Amino acid sequence: MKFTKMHGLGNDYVYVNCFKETVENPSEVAKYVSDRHTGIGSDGLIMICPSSQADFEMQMYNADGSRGEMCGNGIRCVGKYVYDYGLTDQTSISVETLGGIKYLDLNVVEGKVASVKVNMGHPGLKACEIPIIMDEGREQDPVILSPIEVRGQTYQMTGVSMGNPHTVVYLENVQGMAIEEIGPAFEQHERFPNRINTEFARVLDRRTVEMRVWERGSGETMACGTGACAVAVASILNNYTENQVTVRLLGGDLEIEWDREADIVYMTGPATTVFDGEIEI
Ligand SMILES: N[C@H](CCC[C@H](N)C(=O)O)C(=O)O
Repeated sequence: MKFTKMHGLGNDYVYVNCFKETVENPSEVAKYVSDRHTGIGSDGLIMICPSSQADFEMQMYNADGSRGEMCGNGIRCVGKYVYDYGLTDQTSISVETLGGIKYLDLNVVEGKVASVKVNMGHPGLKACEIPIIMDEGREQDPVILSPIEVRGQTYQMTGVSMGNPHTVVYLENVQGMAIEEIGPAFEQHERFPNRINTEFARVLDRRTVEMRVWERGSGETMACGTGACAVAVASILNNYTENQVTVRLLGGDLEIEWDREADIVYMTGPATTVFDGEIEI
């Protein structure tokens, strides 16, 4: 199977051009290629496929083989791949995902895509949209600074769906936290029927938030595009920041804007190609 290794701010995936390649069991392939010792090494597998509803389709699988509805860093790399590898000559493209059709504007520098602006669509704020289990009768309510007990400690969480499920928790000490203990406890918590991506955030000023993320199905990653959108939406909802936010991740910064009038979130950031390869599957 031919593949291309790419990343968005260090959130790395194995990309397969399914106009040319066929992946029989993507969940198993994702687990195999993701292993950083016995495989290629990645946070998961992303397949670039034909679509009847958009220019392309993105199918995304986490390192544990589970399917993600959407991937922000991944979709920017999809935009870069299809332009740089000649599948399109357009710089405005649409990509079908399980989280809906996303619209991308490609920023081309010296003939190659350097960065991408993505219309990430509407954030989902109702408990039932994320989903997060709440008390009877509160399924339609937003989840804003709502208490949850994890490993004997109570946290205030703000839930956001970006097509995939997120919950944002604000902490004083993000860099020093024991994410490998707290992250899985959130991911597997009974109040998240589809599991959850958890962002641990600290507001630096009214335009800047730092975060770390424990991703559903991949663990801590260097960056999470949908997670950065969730952090920006949560920070704006809680009036911690303005509507344009620089989200500072381990791998670098993403620029997020929530157009409240249109209720659309925009994410702008880089996409990087590392190498092309071939692997026996
Ligand atoms: N782990 C996520 C999918 C990848 C999201 C992340 N890598 C991004 O850039 O948005 C999930 O299961 O919902």
